[in-house]
Amino acid sequence: MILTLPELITPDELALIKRLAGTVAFTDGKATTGELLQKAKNNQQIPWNHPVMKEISAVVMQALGRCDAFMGIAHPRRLAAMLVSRYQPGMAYGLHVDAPIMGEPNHVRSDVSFTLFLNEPDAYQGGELAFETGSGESAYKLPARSAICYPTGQLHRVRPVEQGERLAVVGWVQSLVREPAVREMLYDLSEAREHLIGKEGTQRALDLINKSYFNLLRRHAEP
Ligand SMILES: O=C(O)CCC(=O)C(=O)O
Ligand SMILES: [Fe+2]
Repeated sequence: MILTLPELITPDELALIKRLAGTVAFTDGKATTGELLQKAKNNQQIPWNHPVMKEISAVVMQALGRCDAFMGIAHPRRLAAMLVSRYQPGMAYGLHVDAPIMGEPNHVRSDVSFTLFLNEPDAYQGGELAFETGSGESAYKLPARSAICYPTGQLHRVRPVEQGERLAVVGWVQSLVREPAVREMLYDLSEAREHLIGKEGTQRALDLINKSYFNLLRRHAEP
């Protein structure tokens, strides 16, 4: 399930992330990419192991932790990796799937990917995050401070930036729940539960949905 997370961070958090990122020299994105994606990846980044990413990651992880939608779909267990990426005119990231194991030498499985947009959509032309669907692509370009998350196994790309600058935090988390389809069922059940809470005459339905939600999570969680 592809889920947008509107206004994930506050204006103060955005300012802090941009200030921290502004103190660092970006490097070629190809540096942290395997042979297969060398041609596809054309951007600049602050790599996940740069010291400044500790501070930036802490801000973003805190924001994700207070976001009900993210917690509901991702059931995060631990962070696999996070970096800041920058696309200037002519840069793009061709169609790809991200590495399944990240964060050497910790071997963290990447289950859920996210992109947190740091620049407003009118600050650059192009640069949409696009997913392959059965009938073409679905593309997203969100306001600054908003994020999108999706199962890491999805084919995706960043369309070429033609003008201006696209700046984003991208990251990957390992989930307690490995299967995207199970995460989606859990998300739907918890949303159904929310709809019933406080409604007259729905106690039995609420109890059964709650039972299924908890038991599905118990069945699939790998702590
Ligand atoms: O910047 C994005 O929205 C996604 C970038 C991406 O696909 C990646 O870094 O693997
Ligand atoms: Fe990617």
